[in-house]
Amino acid sequence: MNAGGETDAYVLEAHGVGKSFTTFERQPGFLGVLKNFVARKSVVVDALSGIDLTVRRGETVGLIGANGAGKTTLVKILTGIVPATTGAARLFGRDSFHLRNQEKARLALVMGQKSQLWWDLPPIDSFKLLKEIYSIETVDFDRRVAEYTKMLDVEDRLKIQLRQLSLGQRMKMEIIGAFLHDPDVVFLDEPTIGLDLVSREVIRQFLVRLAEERGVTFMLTSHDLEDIEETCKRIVVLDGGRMAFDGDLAALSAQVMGKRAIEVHVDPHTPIDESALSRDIAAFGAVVAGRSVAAVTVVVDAARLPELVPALFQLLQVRDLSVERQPLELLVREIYRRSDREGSSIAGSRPEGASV
Ligand SMILES: Nc1ncnc2c1ncn2[C@@H]1O[C@H](COP(=O)(O)OP(=O)(O)OP(=O)(O)O)[C@@H](O)[C@H]1O
Repeated sequence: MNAGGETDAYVLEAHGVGKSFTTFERQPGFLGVLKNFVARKSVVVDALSGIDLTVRRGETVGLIGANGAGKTTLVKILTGIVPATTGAARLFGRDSFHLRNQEKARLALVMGQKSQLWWDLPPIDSFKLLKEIYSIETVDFDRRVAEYTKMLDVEDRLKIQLRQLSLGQRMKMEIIGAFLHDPDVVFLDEPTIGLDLVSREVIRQFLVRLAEERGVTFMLTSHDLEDIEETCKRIVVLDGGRMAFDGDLAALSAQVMGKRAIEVHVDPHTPIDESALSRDIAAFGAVVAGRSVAAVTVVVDAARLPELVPALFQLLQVRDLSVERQPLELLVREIYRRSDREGSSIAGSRPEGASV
């Protein structure tokens, strides 16, 4: 254990973390403005409750959840931007809300929607400012700028004003800026939002390499499950401010491997009786995992496909049918469904396996 209280075991900890925000309802119109003065109505939002999470050095954690699930709030609490209402959050063994400069220097935060670099400066000038702020040795600075800009394919953009760069180039510069001081823990909140496929891929490869070569611990939030699948070993799912799942991604993916998603396109004018269909396909161990007006997605063990597919032709007015590996997204949807039904978290067994 060092001076900050960090144990070798965990770099990040949340113990029973909860966060409530109090907001005030605003009445519309002129009368409403007057009413707001006289009697403001307060509303309490429980953004997070009872979050327990411990992350070891070198772990790569994907944090997912629907809009408003509490992901950004959790990241803000862990990094000490806002205090928790209940429970304790710790970074490097120290209370996150009372970090000292020495802990802050080991941390980096990349917010996809916010720029940490200076908008009017070319990235190289922002990087030089960061060099001074973090006292980065010149030799390390020069090597990292050269290496990281090459890895992210933005070597020729260093001297162009940040505001003149494309969204993808800007994000890559933000990421380089975050990694320049060689942080131990990096939080990335939606780093690939709005980026094209090639840029996403380049950023994912960069993160994987940094985690492998430098042992960086990172926590990544993204609505793009491929980001998480390609870069993280562990997955944490938040649902309505509660922990819905925490487990090993490989074990979760292994479950996906043995499953198939059958997308059945039907005549849109012949409505599907979903409860009857669910009942009929249950005999094959299959479930309805999604539907639209003219299609229904059914998930089943790969081994039962030969029995189920002919049965589907009997049960539905099939126009077309395709079979694919079950996307992770469907499994995550199932986690949400179970979390809603059971009203409590579904623990994955880490690191050996995960259960949903
Ligand atoms: N400063 C704030 N004041 C009041 N309510 C807030 C504040 N910040 C967040 N909330 C509320 O807390 C809940 C969780 O918000 P949060 O931003 O953490 O969700 P999220 O999972 O990051 O969502 P998204 O994917 O949309 O970014 C939401 O209901 C949100 O409205």
